[in-house]
Amino acid sequence: GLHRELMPKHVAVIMDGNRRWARSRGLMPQAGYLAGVGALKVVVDLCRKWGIQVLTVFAFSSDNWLRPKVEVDFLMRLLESTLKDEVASMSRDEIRVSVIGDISKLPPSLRDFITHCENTTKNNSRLNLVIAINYSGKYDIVQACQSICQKVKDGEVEPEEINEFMIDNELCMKLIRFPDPDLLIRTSGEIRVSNFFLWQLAYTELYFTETLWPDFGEDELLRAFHTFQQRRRRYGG
Ligand SMILES: CC(C)CCOP(=O)(O)OP(=O)(O)O
Ligand SMILES: [Mg+2]
Repeated sequence: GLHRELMPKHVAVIMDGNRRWARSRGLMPQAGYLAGVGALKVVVDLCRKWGIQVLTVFAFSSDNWLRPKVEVDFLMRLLESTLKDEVASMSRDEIRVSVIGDISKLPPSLRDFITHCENTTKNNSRLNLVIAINYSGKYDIVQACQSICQKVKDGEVEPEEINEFMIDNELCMKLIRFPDPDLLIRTSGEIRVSNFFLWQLAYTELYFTETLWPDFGEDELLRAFHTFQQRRRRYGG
């Protein structure tokens, strides 16, 4: 069985396979995205119940802008409507919502509602839900370097003082200072990171499943937790 004290503190998820799920049922991609939101709600609720501290979900990557405009527009509207529909219940469930990624490129209404959600839920601490939107792992490291170089240029920091902790503190999670993911789950059989977290995955247990994201439910999540608990983590020791 699962031991609550051996649960991961920070779970990261790449929610992949929504369009293949739709296609296998003769449905439009949009139906896959909608089903994907349903799966996300189930996983958020289970993580809250199992006492997971941080759940980060890769909801839209910088590469996803390359998709057909009709799909990108639908995803943007779906992100906004989902946040609008769920912010009240997430507040009630003491879930803090944070968004990482470059939101300046998002539609203004979505960008503004993200800010509203973050402000409304910022004092909650039962579960930290981090939604990566227009996130790029490489850009995250680039912007951290830019910030540190500025500090060196301003004479605040000497090059030899730069260390892992300084970089940790400049990455996108700096404002919310969460631990790196203990477990990364990627669905749909793809075995790659796809420019999600890069630096933060240094010691993360990687879990891949053929299951398509809309079909990823309680059984699948608990199986991932069980696998995590069985893997002894050595941190290189
Ligand atoms: C936007 C993102 C969460 C969607 C993930 O599913 P997907 O559209 O990549 O689905 P496919 O891999 O089946 O095309
Ligand atoms: Mg995909």
